[in-house]
Amino acid sequence: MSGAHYGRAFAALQEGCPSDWAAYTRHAFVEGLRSGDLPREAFLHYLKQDYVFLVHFSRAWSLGVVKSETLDEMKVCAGTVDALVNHEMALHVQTCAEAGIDEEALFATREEIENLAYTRFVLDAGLQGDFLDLIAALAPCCFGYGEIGLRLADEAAEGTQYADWIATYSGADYQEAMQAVGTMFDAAIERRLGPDFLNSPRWAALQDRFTTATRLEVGFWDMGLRPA
Ligand SMILES: Cc1ncc(C[n+]2csc(CCO)c2C)c(N)n1
Repeated sequence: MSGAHYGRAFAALQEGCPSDWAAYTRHAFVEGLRSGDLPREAFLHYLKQDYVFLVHFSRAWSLGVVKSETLDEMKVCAGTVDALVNHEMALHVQTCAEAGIDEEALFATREEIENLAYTRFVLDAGLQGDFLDLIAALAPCCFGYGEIGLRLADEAAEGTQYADWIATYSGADYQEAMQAVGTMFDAAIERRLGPDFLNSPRWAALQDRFTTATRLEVGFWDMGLRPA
């Protein structure tokens, strides 16, 4: 049990695609982070791609600011853009700098197809749809890493080389931010669909956005394991 609780909407969405969710959160890449056996090359390949991923995710969260209907929604989205651009990306920059990859090289990383597919899918969900379509596509990224971080903090091999990565996503800062995102998601969904949102005619389409984004997370790990 991971001990992650990010709200009612997330719980329902995750339960709506159990096998995809397990394929994402229990992927061989994740198990390599846990055991420490993930080759360093694969980790750096992933981290370079993830830097570019975060650039585009910052754009998607910025679109969340545009599509917000309440100040609270806007605050959470704007806060996430700030966290990504000014903090979370610095982590990638530092780890890559230690491996001799500077920020200019990072920014110029050629996107892998899986990375391109995932980030543009999320952006399109927000462009084509409304705020709920966007957050349904953003949710697997937030809560999946939260769940993985908490589990690995419990289960990781002693002294694993990926302790920094695990500490980032299991840490209080990240977990509290994801709790706030979860609370905002529930409020946003209830505001638009009512408390009985699971029976809303829109729910199936939102579940589909969530499930697809979860499958794209699986693709992102697969990409990480493929030689660069
Ligand atoms: C492939 C991939 N998926 C999810 C995350 C985690 N993540 C990315 S943006 C964001 C929102 C708030 O920080 C979160 C949680 C990642 N880094 N890379």
